[in-house]
Amino acid sequence: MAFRKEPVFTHGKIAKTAVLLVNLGTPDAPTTKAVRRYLKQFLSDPRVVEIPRAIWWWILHGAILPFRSGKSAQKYASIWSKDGSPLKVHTEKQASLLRGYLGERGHQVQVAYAMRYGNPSLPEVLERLKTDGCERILILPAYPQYSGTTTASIYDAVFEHYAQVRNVPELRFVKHYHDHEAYIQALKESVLAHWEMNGVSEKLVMSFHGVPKRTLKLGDPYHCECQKTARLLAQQLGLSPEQYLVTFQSRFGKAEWLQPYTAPTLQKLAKQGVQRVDVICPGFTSDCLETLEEIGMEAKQDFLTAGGKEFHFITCLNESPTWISAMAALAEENLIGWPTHLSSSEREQAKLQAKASLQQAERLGASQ
Ligand SMILES: C=CC1=C(C)c2cc3[nH]c(cc4nc(cc5[nH]c(cc1n2)c(C)c5CCC(=O)O)C(CCC(=O)O)=C4C)c(C)c3C=C
Ligand SMILES: [Fe+2]
Ligand SMILES: [Fe+2]
Repeated sequence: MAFRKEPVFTHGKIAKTAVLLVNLGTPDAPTTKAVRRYLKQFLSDPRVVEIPRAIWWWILHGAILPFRSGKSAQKYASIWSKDGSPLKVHTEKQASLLRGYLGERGHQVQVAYAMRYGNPSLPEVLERLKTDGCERILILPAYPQYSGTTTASIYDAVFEHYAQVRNVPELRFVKHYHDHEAYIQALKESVLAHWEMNGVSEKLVMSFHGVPKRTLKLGDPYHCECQKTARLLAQQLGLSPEQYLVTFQSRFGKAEWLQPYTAPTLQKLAKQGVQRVDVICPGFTSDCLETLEEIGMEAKQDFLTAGGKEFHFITCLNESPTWISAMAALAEENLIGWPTHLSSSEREQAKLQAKASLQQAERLGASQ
C-alpha cells in the first residue's frame, strides 16, 4: 500500500479545526461532455445504483450515458447562471456565510466546501485542509435526511481518501438534522415569507427526492426522516393533514421508488379541482436542477396543463439568514469539546475576518 506524500511531523504546530460542508455535486458545465463525466462518476457509485457491477457497467455505458447526458445537459443549460451551476453557487455562498457566522460566535475554524461528485472534489479539499494544518474535521453533509444513497456515500469517499493517508485527522460526521429545531424553523420562515408575499394556497406540497422503494424495506431510514420533517414543518405552520402532502420526485429507472410521485400527484390535484398549490422541497438545502427545472418548470407545466390555475415554487433555503444560523448551530453542537474558542483579542480579529467574509459573500450575491 502506497500512502500519499505528506509533510514531516513537526512539534508545536497549532492544530486547526475545519468544518467541511459537503454537497452532492454538479457538472462543471452544461455541456454533454461535462454532464457525461459527472453522471459517469455519480452513477458508478454502488451506493447510488445497487445493480451488480458487471451488469450495470453495460447498462450505464451502453444505454444511460449516451442518451441521458445530452438530455440532461439541455436541462442544466436552462437553469445555469452566469456564475455557474446553482447548486455550486449556493453551496459556495453558504460556506462563506457560515465562516462569518461561526467567527462571530467566537469560533476559530476554517470553513470549506466540497462535492461528492465533480468539483471541488472531496479528495482535493481534504488534501488542502491537511496542508493548511487542520487536525480536526467536522463533515457537514448538505442533506438534512440521512440516506445510504447520499450521506453514507460521503462517508465512503472520506474513508476512501484517508485509507491512503498516514496521519489521519480527528473526524466527526453530522448524520442528519431532519428534525433539528433550527432547520425546521428555517423552513417555516421560508414558507411564511412566501405566504406573506403571495397569500396562502389550498395545498402545500412537500416534495422530497425519491429513492428506490426497496431501500426502505432494507433499512434505510430516509422515508421516515422525510415524513418526520414534513410533520414537524406542518405542525409549526399549524397545518391540518388535509392542507399538506408529502411526495417524492426524480424517479430514475423502471423500479418502483418511494410513493406518491410528485408530478402525477400534482396532476391529480389539478383534476380534483385544486386551483393553487405551493411546492416546497425541504430535502434540498440549495436550489439545483431538481428544484429549479424539475419542479419550477416541468411540474409547474404538468399542474397547469391538467387544469391548475396557480403554481408557486418556494425556493430552497439557500442563503437565508435563518438557515445559515441553523448551520452554525449544527456545527457548534458538533464541535463541542474541540478547542475552537478564541481569546478576546483573537475574537476581535475573527470579527474583522467575519465581516470581510460576509462582505465577500454579499459581493458574490450581488454578482448573481
Ligand atoms: C440513480 C439514482 C439516484 C438516486 C438514488 C438519487 C438519490 C438522491 N439524489 C439527491 C439529490 C440530488 N440529485 C440530483 C440529481 C440527480 N440525481 C440522479 C439520480 C439519483 N439520485 C441523477 C441521475 C441526477 C442528475 C440529473 C439527471 O440527469 O437527472 C441533484 C441535482 C444536482 C445538480 O447538479 O443540480 C440533487 C441535489 C438526494 C437528496 C437523493 C436521495 C435522498
Ligand atoms: Fe438525485
Ligand atoms: Fe416510513
